[in-house]
Amino acid sequence: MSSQSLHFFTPSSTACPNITFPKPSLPAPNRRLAFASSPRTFSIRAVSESSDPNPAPPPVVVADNGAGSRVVAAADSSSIEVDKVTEAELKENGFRSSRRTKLVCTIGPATCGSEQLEALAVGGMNVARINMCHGTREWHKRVIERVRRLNEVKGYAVAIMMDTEGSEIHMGDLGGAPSAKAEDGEVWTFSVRAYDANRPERTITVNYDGFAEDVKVGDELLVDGGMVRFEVIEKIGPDVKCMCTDPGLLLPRANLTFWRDGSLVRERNAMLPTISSKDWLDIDFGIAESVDFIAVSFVKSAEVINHLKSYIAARSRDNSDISVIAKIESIDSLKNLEEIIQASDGAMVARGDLGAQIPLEQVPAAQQRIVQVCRQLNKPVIVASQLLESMIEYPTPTRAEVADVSEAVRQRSDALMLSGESAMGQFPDKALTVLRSVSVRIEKWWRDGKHHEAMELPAVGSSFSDRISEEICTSAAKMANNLEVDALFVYTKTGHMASLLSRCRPDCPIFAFTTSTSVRRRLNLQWGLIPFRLGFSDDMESNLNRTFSLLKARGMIKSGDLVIAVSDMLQSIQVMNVP
Ligand SMILES: Nc1ncnc2c1ncn2[C@@H]1O[C@H](COP(=O)(O)OP(=O)(O)O)[C@@H](O)[C@H]1O
Ligand SMILES: C=C(OP(=O)(O)O)C(=O)O
Ligand SMILES: [K+]
Ligand SMILES: [Mg+2]
Repeated sequence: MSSQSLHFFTPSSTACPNITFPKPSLPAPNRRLAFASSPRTFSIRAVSESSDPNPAPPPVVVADNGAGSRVVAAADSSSIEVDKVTEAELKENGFRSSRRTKLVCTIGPATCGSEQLEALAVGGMNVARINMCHGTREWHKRVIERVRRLNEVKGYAVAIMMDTEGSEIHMGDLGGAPSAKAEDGEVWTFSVRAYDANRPERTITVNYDGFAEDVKVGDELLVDGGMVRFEVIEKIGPDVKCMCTDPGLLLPRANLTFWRDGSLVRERNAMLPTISSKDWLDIDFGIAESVDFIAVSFVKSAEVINHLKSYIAARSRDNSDISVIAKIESIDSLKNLEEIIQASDGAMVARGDLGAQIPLEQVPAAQQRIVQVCRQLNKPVIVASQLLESMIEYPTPTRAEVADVSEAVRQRSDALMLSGESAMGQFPDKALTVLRSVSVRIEKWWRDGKHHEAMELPAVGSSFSDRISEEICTSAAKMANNLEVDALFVYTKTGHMASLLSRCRPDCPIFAFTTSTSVRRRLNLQWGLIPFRLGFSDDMESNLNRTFSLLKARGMIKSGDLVIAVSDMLQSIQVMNVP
């Protein structure tokens, strides 16, 4: 017989006068009472036969000072921490209408000041992304400091994502100019030469030394996946002369691809390492700054992810684990999709570069597949690039952009990302508002219409205990929908049980209680999770009672609310009304 079995617990006669429970026909030693103190309590538990029958010690409150050391304090109403913006949203709109889709904003010159960062936090930014393609480390360090300070002083919980540059081919900066216009028929020189101040007119530097050798006369050169196009007309040593065939605006450090006979050319540049030497220095910087996520550009295989994860594990301070997000933006990453996602802690559908590597009309199907694989493998997924591109310049989005955002929300991706819209656009706050309101609207439409999808969620855990956790979460999410409960509660040390609940995309929000600040920040990226930091014990009854009183004191729940609770210390499902 296996060491764990699923038990129905008979509540005491006072527990639930209206519901009768099946009498368990289990051997007496395994029968244990669910706590009977709260009315309508009903509990299903998988109990290890060897588990300790003695009650756990009372809970302590653990404060994490952010530097890894822990301080034990007495319980009071301030001993539960939640993001201030989410708290206000919950109180104002109720559980049902709280936003489930998370929002990531790229921080650039338009949003790097404290006031602008705070406006984004108030607008619902869950994660701030810094793109190491642009700016200096000192610049990014200041942004990180400002975000951290806002979190500390103002009670936000914005996580930080650092995005690597990667070693794909791109243009240099334009000698300080914000952009340059390429007109039809003009001849421009793309060169690997390093210029000092006197760069000739219509000359663009390229970061990859093998550029002139890789291209051939007649190749098509695409800037930013086709925003501007050139044809290679002549090669003179390190200089490649190109004629503009599709005019447009050249932006600093724009990505370059070249195409021959309708296919992307991958010559020696395909051998460039995914993580360049500059990227490794940026990664050291990210570890030193304890960023929450590192997004890796142009991932080709699972190997590089595994390598980076062990590099981080060997260097980061304990208690501040960093999640590795694989950016899916190349043909190779699509080929090795399942194994890359399996190795990563999450993925990004990086449609900007992906659309430069595969025909544009294939990008929507790729997005659908990436989102599906991530959800099946229980990894958070971000849909990125050009969601609201026109809002870089205009205060309202196009109808097509709103439809695109809706589609990503309808696919139940974990998060949506702003790039240029928030980094250098004129209307970062308005763009964030559009993401927020479209998310809330589509999520409501989906819940009200009971559009529960039939996505198969395969077993992801390998151990029997993990399988039990998965079954518990799947069942709890289903019960939550059928019983129309107000919230799911999950007590989780590592965040894993919370992500398993999130994966089921239930109708109600998921309150995820965790003891560590860094786990709490990382849960910010996942669909439907409202992360709280709270010290708790293995005694679920006392955890629940304490949580109820802390949340009631803050006006976040009220007597009578129906809650389903699960935990990763004690594998159980409990259904109860808040006393
Ligand atoms: N740290 C920064 N400093 C200056 N400009 C930035 C910064 N981050 C982003 N930008 C600007 O915002 C644009 C959009 O950001 P993003 O999509 O992250 O980069 P990219 O366009 O290189 O893929 C960039 O092209 C750049 O012009
Ligand atoms: C998000 C992307 O990456 P980056 O902005 O770093 O090019 C993308 O290519 O869509
Ligand atoms: K990048
Ligand atoms: Mg990219």
